[in-house]
Amino acid sequence: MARIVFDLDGTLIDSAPDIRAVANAVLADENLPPLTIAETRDFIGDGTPVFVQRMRAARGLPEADQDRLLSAFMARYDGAVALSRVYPGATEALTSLRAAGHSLGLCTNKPLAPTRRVLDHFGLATFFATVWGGDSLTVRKPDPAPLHAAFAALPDGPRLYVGDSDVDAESAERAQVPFLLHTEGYRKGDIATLRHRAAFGHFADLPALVTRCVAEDAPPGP
Ligand SMILES: O=C(O)COP(=O)(O)O
Ligand SMILES: [Mg+2]
Repeated sequence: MARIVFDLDGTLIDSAPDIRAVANAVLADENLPPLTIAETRDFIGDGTPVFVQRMRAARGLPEADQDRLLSAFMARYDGAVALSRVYPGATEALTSLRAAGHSLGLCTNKPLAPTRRVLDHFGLATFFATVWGGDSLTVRKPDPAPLHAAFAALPDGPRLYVGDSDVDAESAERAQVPFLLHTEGYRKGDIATLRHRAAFGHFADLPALVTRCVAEDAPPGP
């Protein structure tokens, strides 16, 4: 049975509308214009400090404001679930992967507190034997360390990483893990520019994809 680690934002949940609402509350306090949803999707992926950095730069605020803006963002981030949704079929796919005996983990650049909040809110927490957030270690994806930590916490078996972004593709490459790309998330480049083993647009296709990848990597039988 395989160890399958998932990314969160843009992979299991479409959270950009909530992240945008948090950003816009912070910007409104600065009397600055809101982010569009396109800007928001573009800024997600490298973790909250980098999101706030990009938001700040896009609205012309100085570097000196970074810590203050990051605190204001974090203060609002925890309960931001009302506008998010689980991607269609994702809960069913997780259920079926678990039923098939695979062990599941989560590795996101979202900070751990809002991650746990959103997993609880959508009833996803119990699927994952291990959860790593953007502030669990001193480094974040695309550093391979969080992915290594997530896989190390799961019982032995072939590894697969499921994510949506350029950052995920790079993390997988650096950790030398086959990468399955969810195409409906927040990646910046074309699908072809992201190194991936396989891609899927709907979660109904994921269980069969996992079976295929595990079989491809299995050593030849006697
Ligand atoms: O918080 C982010 O910037 C991205 O989160 P993710 O790693 O779950 O996509
Ligand atoms: Mg993501």
